[in-house]
Amino acid sequence: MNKSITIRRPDDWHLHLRDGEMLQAVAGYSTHFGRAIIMPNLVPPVVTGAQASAYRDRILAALPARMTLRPLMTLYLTEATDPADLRAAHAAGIITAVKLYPAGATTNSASGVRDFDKVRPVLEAMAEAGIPLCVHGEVTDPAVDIFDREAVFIDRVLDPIRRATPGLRVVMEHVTTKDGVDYARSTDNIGATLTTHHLVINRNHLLVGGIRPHYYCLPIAKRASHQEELRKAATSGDARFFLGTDSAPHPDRAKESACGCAGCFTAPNTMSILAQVFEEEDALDRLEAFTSLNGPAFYGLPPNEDRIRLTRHETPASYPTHIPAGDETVTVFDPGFPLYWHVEDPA
Ligand SMILES: NC(=O)N[C@@H](CC(=O)O)C(=O)O
Ligand SMILES: [Zn+2]
Ligand SMILES: [Zn+2]
Repeated sequence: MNKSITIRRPDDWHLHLRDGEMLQAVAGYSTHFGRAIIMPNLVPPVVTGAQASAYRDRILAALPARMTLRPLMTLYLTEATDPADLRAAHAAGIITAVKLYPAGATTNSASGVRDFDKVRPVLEAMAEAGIPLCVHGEVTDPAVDIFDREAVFIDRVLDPIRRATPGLRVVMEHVTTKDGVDYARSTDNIGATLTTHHLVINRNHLLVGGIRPHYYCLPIAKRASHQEELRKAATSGDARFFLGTDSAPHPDRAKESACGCAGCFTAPNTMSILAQVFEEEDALDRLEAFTSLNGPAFYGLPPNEDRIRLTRHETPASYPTHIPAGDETVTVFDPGFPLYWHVEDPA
């Protein structure tokens, strides 16, 4: 008998679906997910409730009929964000959260925040209305080493913001360090997403034996000891930690370049990879908490009603290595090992 587990339908609490041709190309690959927090870092970014609503309509139109994915929209926080617009968009059910990118920290973050004092009134309005702030937690100070930028952000920015705005609910997005895991564990009112790829790769995968642009993402993969901590956190059952794939498609042309951009496209094979990781960690019984229970609990939403089944087959599942996107291709994340877990949807 093949080993198999049935879990509540998962959600993806951090997803990039992009827009235009790329949206058309990738929308059909976030299969198996009930809901997804949709990142607002389009060009130009999604900064008003009206833009979020229009973007949601474009996503719904791009989703294949067979898919159940419900997009949960976010606004991109800028120094010019109007607290009244944000509150209204939340009250109308258009947005679920607000995203903070320090200016210049990652892909399409040029409109992000430089002076955190300028967004204080918005953060206070969010704390009052219970709107979560999703944070890309890296400093952009050129003097700080890229491998230290998450840890320094916690001390210099995140902790001060949280102290100045008591009651603000924060999601530390794509945590990549022991420092991030420890900070999330040390406090309440906080959630932390972990990506699929950061559970699977460390900086050796990125750099040893040649530079692998498809493993380049931000925050950058850290040393193996940090990866170990992420795996422990994900498989611990601790309700603060939940899945945010950060599936971030880019055209291969833009990644395989002298200045390759950041982002891994993990949507197509995420659930198979995660089942394998949790099996390796002897924690298959905690996969459901990570993918399907902890996230909704943080966001104050019920878990999905229906279920999917994951079955371990003798032969590896096959996934496309690339998908077409207009005239371009997008490389699917290669975990570096065969994937024996197949998803049956519905269970
Ligand atoms: N994670 C990434 O490396 N890239 C993301 C942006 C982000 O989530 O920081 C993207 O939009 O491509
Ligand atoms: Zn990010
Ligand atoms: Zn992201």
